[in-house]
Amino acid sequence: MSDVDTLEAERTARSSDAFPIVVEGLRNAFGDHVIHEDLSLKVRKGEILGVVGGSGTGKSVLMRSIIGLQQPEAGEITVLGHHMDASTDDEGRDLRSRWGVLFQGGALFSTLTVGENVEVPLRQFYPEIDDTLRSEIARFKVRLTGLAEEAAYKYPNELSGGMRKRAGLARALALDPELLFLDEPTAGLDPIGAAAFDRLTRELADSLGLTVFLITHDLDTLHAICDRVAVLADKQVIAVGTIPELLALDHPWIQEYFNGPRGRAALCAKDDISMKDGAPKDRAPVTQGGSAPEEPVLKNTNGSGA
Ligand SMILES: Nc1ncnc2c1ncn2[C@@H]1O[C@H](COP(=O)(O)OP(=O)(O)OP(=O)(O)O)[C@@H](O)[C@H]1O
Repeated sequence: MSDVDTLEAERTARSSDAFPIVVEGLRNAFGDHVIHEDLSLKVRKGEILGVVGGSGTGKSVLMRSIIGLQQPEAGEITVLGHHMDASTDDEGRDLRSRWGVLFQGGALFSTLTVGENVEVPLRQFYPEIDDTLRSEIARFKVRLTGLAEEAAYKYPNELSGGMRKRAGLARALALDPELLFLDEPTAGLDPIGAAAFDRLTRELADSLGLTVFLITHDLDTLHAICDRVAVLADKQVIAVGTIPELLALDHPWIQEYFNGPRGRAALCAKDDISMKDGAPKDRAPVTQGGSAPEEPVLKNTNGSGA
């Protein structure tokens, strides 16, 4: 390795300590339909980053690009210090074992029990683990998500929607990941179930030290558990910041989203809960790992919204 390569590797390693996910200049298109153009985003270590945007703005395509399920036309994606397009098969496999994904709908195998579903990634990445230990780990992960251990022996269609989400989360946590990707985890849940799932996500993120990329339309989720929110519109991430920072921006989609009737209701609900607990609570800023450079809140003000 040349001196220049070594310096570059050290720079990437330092940056990945602060930002486990870095997307730069991303372009995605399906035929003539351009989804992302010159999109950039940095996810800070240890944060829960909410990702919002109108329907079809490309939130799921962005997530799929980051985890290597979508080949971008241009741009660079670095995950945990590895350039996604330059990773060898072994590096790719190692990376896949360091993140967990909860897809929309849970994506559980209907012919396997919950426990067997959780065992799937364990079998794939650690075939040497014996059957007894593997099943014990799976049952532990099931309990970790707040399900009773008996749920491990049930099939997905025997569970409620909320329980299925937890089962999907248990599978996403099977390999003790550093990164967790959640695609609309509270969609389809009643408000109480959604709030409980939010609390679970926050507790797990804090106790396991996870960095969470969370796609959602749920304003309550954003207020309750997200450290920062990234807004997709006009084929880019137009802004990233805390909700108060975003509220201060004069962008029509952001104002409509956070200051519209539903946005205001979510804010009131959050304030109600905070006051009941004794004092208004805004989440403390996440530690940036030392030398992380400042990022602008608003990246592009020229759009008229999604
Ligand atoms: N495999 C594909 N082939 C063609 N077009 C696709 C494909 N996947 C996604 N798209 C298109 O890309 C656009 C972005 O899709 P994506 O699912 O990322 O949107 P989203 O922001 O997650 O939307 P929603 O909030 O409704 O889930 C949509 O117009 C969708 O139709």
